[in-house]
Formats: sequence, C-alpha cells, structure tokens
Amino acid sequence: MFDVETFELTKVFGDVVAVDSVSLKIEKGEIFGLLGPNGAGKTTLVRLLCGLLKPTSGDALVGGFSILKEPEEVKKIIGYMSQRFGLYDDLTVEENISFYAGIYLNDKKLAKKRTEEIIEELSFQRYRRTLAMHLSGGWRQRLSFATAIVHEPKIVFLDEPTSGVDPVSRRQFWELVYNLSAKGKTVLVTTHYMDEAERCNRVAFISAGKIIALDSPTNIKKKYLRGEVVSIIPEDLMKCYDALRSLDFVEDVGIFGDSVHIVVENADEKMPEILNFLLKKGLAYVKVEKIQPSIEDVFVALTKNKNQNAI
Ligand SMILES: Nc1ncnc2c1ncn2[C@@H]1O[C@H](COP(=O)(O)OP(=O)(O)OP(=O)(O)O)[C@@H](O)[C@H]1O
Repeated sequence: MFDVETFELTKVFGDVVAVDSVSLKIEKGEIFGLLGPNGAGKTTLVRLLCGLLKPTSGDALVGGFSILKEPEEVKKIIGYMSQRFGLYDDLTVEENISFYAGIYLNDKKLAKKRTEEIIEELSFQRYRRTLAMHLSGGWRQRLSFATAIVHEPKIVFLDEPTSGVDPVSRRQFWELVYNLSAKGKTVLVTTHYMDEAERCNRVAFISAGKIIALDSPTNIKKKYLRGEVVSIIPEDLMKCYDALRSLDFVEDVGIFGDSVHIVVENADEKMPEILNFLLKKGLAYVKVEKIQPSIEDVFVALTKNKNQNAI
C-alpha cells in the first residue's frame, strides 16, 4: 500500500522547472530520503506533497487524497517540519507544543493530552518552561519535530531537519525518526548529509527537478557505481584532485573532507599505477587505500553528468 504516489508532478516558477514530471511511490511505514544539490527541487517537491503549493501539472495522492483537489484533507493527515523550524521564540517549549496542538486538534482536552504526551516522549520535562529562543540548536530541532507530530499525522515530511545541528543531536534525532517508522508512520526526509541517506529504506536523487536514481542505498551503490573506490589523503588536496582527474582509467573523482576518492574498475589492479603516478607528479600523501563505497561516491558520479536521463 502506498502512502504517497505522484503522477508526473511538475512545478514551474517563471522559466525555472523546479519539479519536473516526478513519478514516485512511497510505501506506508517507509523512511524515504530525498537527496540532491542546492536548488534541485527538494523543498518544492515537499511543499507540493504537503498541499502548500499547487502543481503546474500532474498530481499526487498523499494518504489517498489528491493534492490538487483535496489539499485541505492532505494537510490534516500530514506533519511538516520546514527548514525554518517555525517556532515562536518568545513562547516556552510547552506553549509552542500546545499552540500547534490547538491548531491541529479541534478537541481541547485531546490537545492538552497530546501536549503532555509529547513532552514526556521527547524528554522535554526539564525544558517545558524554557523560552524557545534559549534552547540549543539540537533542542530547537527537537521542538520543531514535536510541533510537527503533535497531532499524530500518518505521514511526516522533514525538510533538512538536521541541517546545522551537532553530530550527537543528529544521531538522537534519527532515533526519533526510527520510532516514528516503527509506529507505522511514513517519513519523507530531505538531507544534504550522505550518512543520513544510508539510514533510509530507499532514497531518490533529484537533480534539476528530475529524479535520476531511486532505490535502496545498497542497490543504488550496486547499480550506479560500476567500479571500486580508492581513497587518497594527500598533502595538497586541490593539486592532487586536479592531477587525478587527468588519469584516463579514473571514472570519477570527488573530494570528501581531507581525502580524494577515485572510482576505478579494479582497485587492486590499479593501485601500483596510482602510487607510481603520485610519485612521478611529486604529490606527497598520508594514505592511499581501497575503501567501501559510500552513497556520497554515487552522488558524485550521478551529479557529474547534469544531463543524466531521468528515470
Ligand atoms: N517561490 C519561488 N519562486 C521562484 N523560484 C523558486 C521558488 N521556490 C523555489 N524556486 C526555484 O526552484 C528551484 C528549486 O528550489 P528548491 O528550494 O525546491 O530546491 P532545494 O533542492 O530544496 O534546494 P536547497 O537544498 O537549497 O533547499 C530553484 O531554482 C529555486 O530558485
């Protein structure tokens, strides 16, 4: 059973096609990741699915309701955590939660009950009277999440929920996402963090409004990365990156923190040639090793070719 189904969904702003004929299906209970560079169309797709934007053409069913014909019904069954978090800084934690509970739930008693439940569930007890403006980044993010799920929506949209949040809070946040999924809720999450993509059941890559790859993280790596990855930690990152790009047996080159990753057909076979090349070019390095590919390696390979065909 699908909780989200889109049919050639398209949104055009002036001469920008922000979402370009997207057709996808998301199963009930799934954690579905949406990845893509800045401006790829992730936020626009999420806003369309939340019933906040009207499509230029195409349609989508969210929880069985059409975003085109029944956007108000869609809004009742979804939770949306936007990039801006949507918190009231001059209200306390409890007031923020109870404010959103009041908007979404008509029943006052139920709104109060849910506010208490959420405070308990998300461990807000000691911060309940703290103003939102005084919370740390991680707790603000948690509060924004709380306000998005206070009405127990079936489907939850999280737009870059962990952007700018420290690694510990990010990990804790993912526990909350897993809890939602374990309760049978469907989650669509957009992210820039590739390690977070690995945590999703399935991911879609979006580039210039089009879905260019969609599968489980494992299958995506198998399908789109036809080769093995060698990681090089050089002393001069940019010089090494530029030099490696000129090697004809290298399929893809990408920078990952302080290392350069190259994709080659057979890493063990090519290793002596790579070491020889670095030596000849006078490129000093700290470490060269074959590594397991990450979803980020696929991302580099996929976004390299901007004219990639949509699937
Ligand atoms: N309201 C709008 N009016 C005009 N153009 C828009 C509007 N909203 C988005 N766009 C354009 O649509 C394209 C997709 O933007 P969108 O915000 O959906 O991308 P994104 O993948 O979410 O990017 P980011 O990761 O930076 O948030 C961009 O070119 C953007 O400039």
